[in-house]
Amino acid sequence: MIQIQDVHKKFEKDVVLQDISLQIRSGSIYGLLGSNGAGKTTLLKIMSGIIRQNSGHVQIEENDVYENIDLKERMIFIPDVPFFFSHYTVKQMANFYQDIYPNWNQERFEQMRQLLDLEVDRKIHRFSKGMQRQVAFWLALCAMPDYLILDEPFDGLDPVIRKKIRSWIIQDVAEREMTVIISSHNLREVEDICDAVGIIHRGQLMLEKDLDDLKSDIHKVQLAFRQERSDQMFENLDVVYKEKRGSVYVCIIRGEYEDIEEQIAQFDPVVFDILPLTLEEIFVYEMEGVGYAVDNILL
Ligand SMILES: Nc1ncnc2c1ncn2[C@@H]1O[C@H](COP(=O)(O)OP(=O)(O)OP(=O)(O)O)[C@@H](O)[C@H]1O
Repeated sequence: MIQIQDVHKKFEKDVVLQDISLQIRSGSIYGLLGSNGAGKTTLLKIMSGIIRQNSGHVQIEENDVYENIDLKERMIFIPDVPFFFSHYTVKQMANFYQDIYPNWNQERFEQMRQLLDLEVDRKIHRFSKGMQRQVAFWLALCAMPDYLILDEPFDGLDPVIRKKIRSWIIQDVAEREMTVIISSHNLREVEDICDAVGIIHRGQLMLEKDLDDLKSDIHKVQLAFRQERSDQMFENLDVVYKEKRGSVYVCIIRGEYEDIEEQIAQFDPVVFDILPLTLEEIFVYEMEGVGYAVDNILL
């Protein structure tokens, strides 16, 4: 479990994070979303113990992260521009990782070598940007981290490699309870792999939810009645959006499905369908609730 409590961070006079509190369950994938400059990278660096907050607490398994070598041996942070020692080959960099990370898995390194088709004796800085990112994932996953912290991880990866790397990450989460934090400014990029998401805007956490809760708490409903009905039927429902197309209502309603069904059933509908709500729609309605347009994270 990663626990972040009232974290505040300033760079000189600029407040970059304001009283951020959130929890990330072990063995889950957490999406940290937000627009450019929101404070995502700063929060990830604090979580990884690279920089220190001005106040508040960051703990993993109830231990402070900053300068905690035992924790850092079990954690990998891949920044938005992966770092390698200049002029190191993949093999030399792998040897370095092997010395630093006690759980290094050489067998996995060889297996992934076949699947990624990258030359181990080539200097990393001679690879393309996307290939360098592949190397970063290759080394990171062979270090068998318990915590994998990724800043804009999929930028520059082609769709085939992207799919491959996502499936390796999901496999490690499922098989050995690795915890993953992924920052992105694009909801669509992370929506199918995250268990929970937090949205930060100008250094503040605007919203934090489990995706299952999000989906079970809001419904898109299509309704039609034999005869004209007044809007009275919606009175006891939390309707966040309503539209009438001919004789059919399309509504977005917050609440438990059973409660909505019970209320509507009293008005004897001839059509009562629940339609799938995309995560994008859910976010638009959720964020309207907290007064912020989410256009920039719904690219
Ligand atoms: N070392 C630093 N010194 C001064 N200001 C900084 C430093 N690092 C970040 N900032 C500022 O902190 C704010 C948040 O930056 P951060 O990189 O955390 O945002 P982000 O959400 O990751 O943005 P992006 O999506 O564009 O990468 C920005 O205003 C940035 O200019």
